[in-house]
Amino acid sequence: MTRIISGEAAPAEAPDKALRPQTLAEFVGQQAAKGNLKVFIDAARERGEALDHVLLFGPPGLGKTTLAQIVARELGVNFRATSGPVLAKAGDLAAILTNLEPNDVLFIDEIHRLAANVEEILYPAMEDHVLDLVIGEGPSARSIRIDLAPFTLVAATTRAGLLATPLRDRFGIPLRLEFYSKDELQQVLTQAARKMNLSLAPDGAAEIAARARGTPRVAGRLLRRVRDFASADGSPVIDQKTAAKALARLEVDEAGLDSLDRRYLRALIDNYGGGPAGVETLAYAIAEARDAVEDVIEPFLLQQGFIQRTPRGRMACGKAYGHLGLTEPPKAKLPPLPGLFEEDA
Ligand SMILES: Nc1ncnc2c1ncn2[C@@H]1O[C@H](COP(=O)(O)OP(=O)(O)OP(=O)(O)O)[C@@H](O)[C@H]1O
Ligand SMILES: [Mg+2]
Repeated sequence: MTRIISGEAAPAEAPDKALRPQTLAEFVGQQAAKGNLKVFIDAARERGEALDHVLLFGPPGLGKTTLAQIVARELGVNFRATSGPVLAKAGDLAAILTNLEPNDVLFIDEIHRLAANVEEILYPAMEDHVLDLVIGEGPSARSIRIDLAPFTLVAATTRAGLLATPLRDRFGIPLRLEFYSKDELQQVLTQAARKMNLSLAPDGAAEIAARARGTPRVAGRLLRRVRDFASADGSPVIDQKTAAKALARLEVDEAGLDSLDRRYLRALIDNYGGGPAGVETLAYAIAEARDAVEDVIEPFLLQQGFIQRTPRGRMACGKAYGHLGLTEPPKAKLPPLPGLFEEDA
């Protein structure tokens, strides 16, 4: 899916790296998560122990990878990163685990995509710092136990709900990342512009922030595209007008919705009378993968009150009709009960 508004990382977003905040203080927003982390990090460092395992969950692009790196830096330990889909065999994870130094941070992205046999060796590693490996095959097979250095697993997922309960329960510090407010995104943009040596006026930052889908990665991406338009137009400063013009050409509307979001809402309203419609059906209607619909499109539409999730499926809210310039059909109402609320005359 190539969409400018997607929270998912595009393959070669090298500029992202340079923009990453390096410390907790520099990390904008997420007050609740940050506050708790700071207490636990300070305590672990004080005691010279490994930090308890951390689970970061929330929609893509909210800063899970960034926060994981910051945790390692604030602890003053090494940062090793891998991801669920990359760890195909138990041996792959074993190799990484045996190479960790005491109190290191191991980051596993997309932990919900870990293979079952890899997950199995992770349990005793997380709990008792041991590795149980089976060597050889058939009658000569034997199992050996290897002691590991204490370490902190920082895992990220867009779907905490997909984790097996025994895995989820092994994280002492579960942290949910929330969408960012407009003010917070404006701060993210101002920081990024400074690092990119860009002249971004406050009203320009506000305009981009309002359309960034509550997501820092989207904000950064929009900023880079707006910069391209501004330099093509020869505008030295990115102000509200320059930003709005560029964003209109990128088909990002005032609510931060792009054409894919609008197609989703259109499908829900035009094809299914505003719902309830199942996610599978909707994904099919807009020719997107169900995962992308659930991870990327829906969380923001839900959070903004464009749609609603019900036991029978997704439903469009009044705000969705309004946004698309449509009139919401009258809801089927129960006839009023006679006499109940009438005043005694
Ligand atoms: N709180 C923040 N303050 C400033 N910049 C941020 C913040 N969070 C994220 N960013 C920026 O947004 C971009 C995306 O962040 P990151 O890669 O950490 O997201 P993510 O949540 O790991 O996404 P994914 O779930 O797709 O892995 C980075 O360029 C980072 O610099
Ligand atoms: Mg990431």
